[in-house]
Amino acid sequence: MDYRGYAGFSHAQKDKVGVLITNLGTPDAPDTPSLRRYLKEFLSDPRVVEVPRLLWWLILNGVILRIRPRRSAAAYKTVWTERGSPLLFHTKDQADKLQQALAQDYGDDVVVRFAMRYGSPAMADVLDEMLSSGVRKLVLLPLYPQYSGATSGSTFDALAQDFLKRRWLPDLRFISHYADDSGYIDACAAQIEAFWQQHGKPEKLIFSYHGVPKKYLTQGDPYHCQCHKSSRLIAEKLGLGKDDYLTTFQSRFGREEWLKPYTDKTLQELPSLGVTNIQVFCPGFSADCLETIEEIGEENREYFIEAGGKKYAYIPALNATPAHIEALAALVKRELHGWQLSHHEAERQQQATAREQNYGKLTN
Ligand SMILES: C=CC1=C(C)c2cc3[nH]c(cc4nc(cc5[nH]c(cc1n2)c(C)c5CCC(=O)O)C(CCC(=O)O)=C4C)c(C)c3C=C
Ligand SMILES: [Fe+2]
Ligand SMILES: [Fe+2]
Repeated sequence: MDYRGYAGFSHAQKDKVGVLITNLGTPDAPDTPSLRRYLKEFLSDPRVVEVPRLLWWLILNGVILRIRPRRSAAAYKTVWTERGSPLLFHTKDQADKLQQALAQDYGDDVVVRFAMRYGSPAMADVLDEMLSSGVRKLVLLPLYPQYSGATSGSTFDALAQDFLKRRWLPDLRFISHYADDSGYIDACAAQIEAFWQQHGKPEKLIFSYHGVPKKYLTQGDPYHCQCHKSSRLIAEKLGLGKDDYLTTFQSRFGREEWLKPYTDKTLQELPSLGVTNIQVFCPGFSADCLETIEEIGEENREYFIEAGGKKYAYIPALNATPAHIEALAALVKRELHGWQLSHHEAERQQQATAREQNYGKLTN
């Protein structure tokens, strides 16, 4: 086994704390070949689709990758911007702003980077850059507030797979979820209240989360429970009663049963129950993306209006808003407690040269 090290190691290099934020990933371009590459990597992950591998290989390659890439490319075209995919540029903005926020307390001792679980920038490339530039303590923060094995768990897998090949591993903290974190809950409530200031309150507020297959819940995945907890805490913060909001699940994929109630079915039913003025917020999406802009902003609006709904609004995700960045910074700072930064920095600098000479003798 050939473990990867760092040829350029120097004692003079300053130890750093690295914060790696991640999201799901997105295709490189809204075209069929890019979608095929992206969907192949994503849907081949056994954490995402828990179907026996041989059977799934046949379905994925024989059916899904022949049909879906073209259909999805057309959908992605409708949300694509000058800065590329919304998920990508929002995540980049979040990393830049989180870096600025943490620099206020830690200067350049802390470096923030972002990566994607699938596609680019790939986690392995970003980890390589971070570790070779002196990151010895690492915080991994997948931007999924609610834990699911399919998302947060899979992100940890990618890190672990990369670490299996490395000689020198950093100290590690993994933020598995923050569904009930007060900073996150406050940021969601503030985002909704700011929207109400401009557009007024709806009859019902819908919290729509990405679904997962129902069997993940029955097999012990905490995702469903954490989604309901986030909804309840945000609603409490907003002073809403039980009848003022609903929790639903969107973005079904495949034929099996997913978490219910389904967002699309619910919106089609609401007008017949006399509810014609709703707003939808997606607490599980830390950044706007195809699933919020197109699926909630467009597709589900049509379902609701066609069924007799009158007023429909989508409340944007937290993205890189100041309240979100503040919440993420607080979350990271809590993880940094107990990690001494700039530890023995003066002594390190004094001795670095001497140690470097010794090291030179040993290695030459
Ligand atoms: C926020 C949490 C997410 C969970 C949980 C999740 C589970 C999950 N997703 C699929 C299949 C697809 N998801 C797709 C897009 C997509 N999914 C999330 C987040 C979660 N997925 C995001 C943020 C996005 C958008 C990415 C973007 O580029 O904007 C897609 C691709 C789009 C399409 O072809 O429709 C698929 C496919 C499964 C099977 C699953 C749980 C097991
Ligand atoms: Fe998804
Ligand atoms: Fe979707």
